[in-house]
Amino acid sequence: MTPMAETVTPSSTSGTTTELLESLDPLLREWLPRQRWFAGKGRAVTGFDLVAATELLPSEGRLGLYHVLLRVHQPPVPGALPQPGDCYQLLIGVREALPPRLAPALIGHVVDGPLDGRTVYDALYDPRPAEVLLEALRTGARVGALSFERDPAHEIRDQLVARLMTAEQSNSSVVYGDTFILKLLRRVTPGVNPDLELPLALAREGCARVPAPVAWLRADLDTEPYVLAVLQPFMNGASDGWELALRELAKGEDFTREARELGRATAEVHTALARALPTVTLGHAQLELMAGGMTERLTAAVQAVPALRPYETGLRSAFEALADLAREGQTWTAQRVHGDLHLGQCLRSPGDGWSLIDFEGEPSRPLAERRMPQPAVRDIAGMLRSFDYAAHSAKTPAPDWAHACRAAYCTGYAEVTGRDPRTDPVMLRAYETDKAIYEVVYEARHRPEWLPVPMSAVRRLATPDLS
Ligand SMILES: Nc1ncnc2c1ncn2[C@@H]1O[C@H](COP(=O)(O)OP(=O)(O)O)[C@@H](O)[C@H]1O
Ligand SMILES: O=P(O)(O)O[C@H]1O[C@H](CO)[C@@H](O[C@H]2O[C@H](CO)[C@@H](O)[C@H](O)[C@H]2O)[C@H](O)[C@H]1O
Repeated sequence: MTPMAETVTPSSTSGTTTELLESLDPLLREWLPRQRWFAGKGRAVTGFDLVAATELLPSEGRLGLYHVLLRVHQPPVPGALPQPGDCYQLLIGVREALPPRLAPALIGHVVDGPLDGRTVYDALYDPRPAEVLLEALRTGARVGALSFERDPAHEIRDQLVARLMTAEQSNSSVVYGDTFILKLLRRVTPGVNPDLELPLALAREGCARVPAPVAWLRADLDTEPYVLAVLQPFMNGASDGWELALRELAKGEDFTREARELGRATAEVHTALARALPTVTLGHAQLELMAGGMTERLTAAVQAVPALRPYETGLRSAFEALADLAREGQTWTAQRVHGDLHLGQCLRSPGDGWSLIDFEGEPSRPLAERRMPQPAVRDIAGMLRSFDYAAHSAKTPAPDWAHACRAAYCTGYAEVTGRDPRTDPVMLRAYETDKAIYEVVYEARHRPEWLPVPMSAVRRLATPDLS
């Protein structure tokens, strides 16, 4: 690959980029809602605002490349207050025609403006533009509002070949030569992003359970910067916990040894986070607020997915029990947590055991909420739900397998922290219930064929005697 500096003269938003976006408007209205990472599914796209466009390779060449931040206008979610619209990050390539290997990346053919007759596509599918990003990170480039920054302690080799990951994701990731992985966040918000903040804090603490950020991309647009992408070492040969669990389940194999190790790894990360970042004590007022938030999410979820209605009262009792304990004066320690921990966020390397990735939190929650200290039990509840998810998505549901893994996970956690999460049943049930409700909404929106999996948990959690 030729380094960017030798081949392009990057510029920020220009007349060409503004006109490009005008001619792209009808194409993006059709293409964007079809993307896995598009969060506004189910609501029409009524228009766009260009937040920023940066030319990375000039469109006069054989290959044009634009970095684009786009605010999408959509009607508000029913019952919710009107919001400004989500901002998405796109890397748009421009070519005369697409070679067949890039067919899945097609956005469309431009029919007017300066690029009339040219083809535009999602450039992350294309090694060359993806390599332009790595080169910019390697050299610490600044282009328009974009700052490519790196931790000088890590070396980034050049000439690494890029390939887009094909996994189902909320964002998009590119692997470079099996050495690094770049996660390009798709829906972006201004402010400190926990997906960079927490791994950096853990790296400073010397916690080896999380790959340390090597470089990142920022945009300085509003008063607060946007974190747009994070580069980390690629754990070559690692398997994700979800795949491993399903494989063992299919063979009827025990997974408790792995689950216990995973409990230990989670505990190590929690301990390091509690050392690295402030902890607080949650008293009566905060706990009532927390239980109230869970109840509100339940109400919104029932509106979005009416199949939840018969279970609403039973589910709500989990949150009422939490509020009752708060009123009795019980307090909890809160700390920074992962926020969306499940088997798919755990990678196991043959030599190094388990690592945790993806500290973004639940993508649909506001950033400020995701960054708040919370009881560590929240992550544990996420993992317990995940063992249940695996067991209930298998051809033949395997509740005993889930039960054994859940117990082993808690045992492993207790071995490191000295505190068994099962001694906290009210908080655990409240968080498991909250998570299962989140999953119902998530699946209804993104993968409707998966809906029966969290719904089976909803039935059990609404009737605790069944669990
Ligand atoms: N450091 C890494 N090494 C190897 N694979 C990784 C690494 N980070 C992420 N992955 C792979 O990429 C996938 C998506 O990463 P993730 O951070 O969960 O993105 P998203 O937020 O889009 O879901 C993971 O499921 C995992 O398979
Ligand atoms: O990995 P993401 O940050 O994108 O998380 C979202 O998608 C997950 C699915 O890909 C979803 O997780 C749910 O399904 C998993 C199996 O695919 C299972 O392991 C999890 O336990 C279950 O919650 C996650 O909730 C969502 O935020």
